[in-house]
Amino acid sequence: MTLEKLSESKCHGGMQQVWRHDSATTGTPMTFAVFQPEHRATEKLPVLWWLSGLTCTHENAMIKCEYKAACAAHGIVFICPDTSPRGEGVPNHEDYDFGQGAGFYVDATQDPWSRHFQMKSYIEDELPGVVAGAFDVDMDRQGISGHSMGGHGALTVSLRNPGRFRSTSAFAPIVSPLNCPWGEKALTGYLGDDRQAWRQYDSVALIEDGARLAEVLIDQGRADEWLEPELKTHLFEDACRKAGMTPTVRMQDGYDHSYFFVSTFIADHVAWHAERLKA
Ligand SMILES: N[C@@H](CCC(=O)N[C@@H](CS)C(=O)NCC(=O)O)C(=O)O
Repeated sequence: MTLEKLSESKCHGGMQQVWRHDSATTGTPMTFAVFQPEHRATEKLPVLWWLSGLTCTHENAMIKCEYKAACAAHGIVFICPDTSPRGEGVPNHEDYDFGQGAGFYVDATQDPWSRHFQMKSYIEDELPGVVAGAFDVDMDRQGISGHSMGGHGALTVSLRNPGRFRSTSAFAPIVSPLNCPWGEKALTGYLGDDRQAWRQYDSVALIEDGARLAEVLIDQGRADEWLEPELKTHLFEDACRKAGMTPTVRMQDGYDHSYFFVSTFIADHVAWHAERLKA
């Protein structure tokens, strides 16, 4: 497997890089961004995965999320994968919420998506191996977070992989694709009509089916236009209450869905992850 460095810039004493590799899982080149704080040659650093939302590439969070100063201060590697396969021969859809840029972190089973749209396996299996082999990371100290569709990704990846992540947080997550138009559209397209098959991709259903997280931190803007129609944070809180989980859900007055909201609270999240990753 060859990793090709596409760019590199010094930032807050560390290095912000962009890399591309040929993914065996998606059958396409995949691009991801990595911020590595300044560190000793022998040092292995904790890693925080960031899963982005609809329409994003590896680049949106890298530019807009403002994680670098906090990650430099806490000595945490921050990784932003792409949200779907892309390129020649990869199917797409004209809508922003389906197809390229909208992989929903699932392994598609339906034509024409199943050939390349294997984002669950890419994020859970292939990319961690690539990262562990190429960077100074301690894979025993991983955290995960994300925004919107990526918040859904962070919650579901963590719920499906007990013990892998020491810390899990999300910004404005889609908590239940089974119960919102974005989720219904994408999961019907990628997985078909059998809603049982969707449950492993729904944080509420995963909790109903027995998955647990010891702790979760969620920030959600009260002025987020998608809160009522799509995100439905209360469904996650209800499922947690029934399961005896006590997530920290912070409803933030006046904040919308954008990276202006995410960038406001990202340093809090990085510090919260750091406490758990460095304990
Ligand atoms: N109106 C938005 C809907 C999609 C959206 O809000 N995407 C969020 C995540 S769900 C995002 O991060 N967009 C990219 C950005 O703000 O850089 C668009 O068409 O771009």
